[in-house]
Amino acid sequence: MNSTSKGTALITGASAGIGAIYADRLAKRGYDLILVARSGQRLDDLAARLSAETGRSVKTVVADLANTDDLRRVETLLREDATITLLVNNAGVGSVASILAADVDEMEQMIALNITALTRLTYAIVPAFVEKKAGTVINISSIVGIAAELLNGVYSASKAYVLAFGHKLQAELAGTGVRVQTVLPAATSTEFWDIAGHAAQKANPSTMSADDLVDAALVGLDQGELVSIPTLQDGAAWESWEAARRALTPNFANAKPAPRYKLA
Ligand SMILES: NC(=O)C1=CN([C@@H]2O[C@H](COP(=O)(O)OP(=O)(O)OC[C@H]3O[C@@H](n4cnc5c(N)ncnc54)[C@H](OP(=O)(O)O)[C@@H]3O)[C@@H](O)[C@H]2O)C=CC1
Ligand SMILES: N[C@@H](C=O)C(=O)O
Repeated sequence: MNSTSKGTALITGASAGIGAIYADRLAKRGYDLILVARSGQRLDDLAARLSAETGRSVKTVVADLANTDDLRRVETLLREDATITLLVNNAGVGSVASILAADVDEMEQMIALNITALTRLTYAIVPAFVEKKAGTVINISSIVGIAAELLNGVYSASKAYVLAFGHKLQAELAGTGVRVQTVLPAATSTEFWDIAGHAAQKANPSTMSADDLVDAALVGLDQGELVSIPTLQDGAAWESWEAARRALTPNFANAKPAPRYKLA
């Protein structure tokens, strides 16, 4: 337990699963909390438990982040509350439906939550962090941002967005004192799977607990990792994938098509 306040952490999707574990761990690390989700009762129950256990201030905000008005309300809160030092962009939904079997309106809602809300909330807080030369954003992506064929394609693409957004933010914020960590969970035992349409995954032997996922990701944050993949046993495999990706960058721009297109 930490009795010195580290400022306030705003956590989206804090009423259940990974977000609720972040709330628990961050309160125990000394953060006051603002918990955001749609289920007010679940947020209130968690807030009551955490403030009793840790003595930290825990506020709740009921908001549907796929709804424009609710999202703007949380953006305003991020702009106006100068105590906020950490944003956890965790709220997200997934699906196992194939692209063509999925309802396009549901896919649009998924994009609104997984991409638009995460982007707008990041824009709402980062300028203040840059001004203060301090602050942390934790963005929850997924291993399907890389392993795109595993689940629903729109979901995978939304998580690839989070990874790419993080890469560029990390590059632009280097040296400012502001940190951005991108976390890529693999299958984690939460209600995500009930909503995604494959509840059995929660009990699969290869599925990680949300406790282990968050504890490892926070150690990754402490260790200065930009991208944390708690389930990946061989950390060097990620490093070499990243090195190969970055090595390609200077090779893309060229006025002439490559010889394999046989245009010359
Ligand atoms: N579980 C897994 O296997 C994996 C999960 N992830 C990612 O982890 C993150 C957390 O998921 P996880 O904890 O597993 O899932 P859960 O379903 O357990 O939790 C999702 C949280 O997001 C909230 N939420 C959902 N929709 C909205 C909305 N429209 N507005 C505001 N809050 C919303 C839910 O609360 P409420 O319903 O009260 O709004 C809940 O608190 C997601 O981004 C997910 O994509 C990544 C890889 C694997
Ligand atoms: N990352 C999980 C979902 O997003 C999975 O690997 O199944």
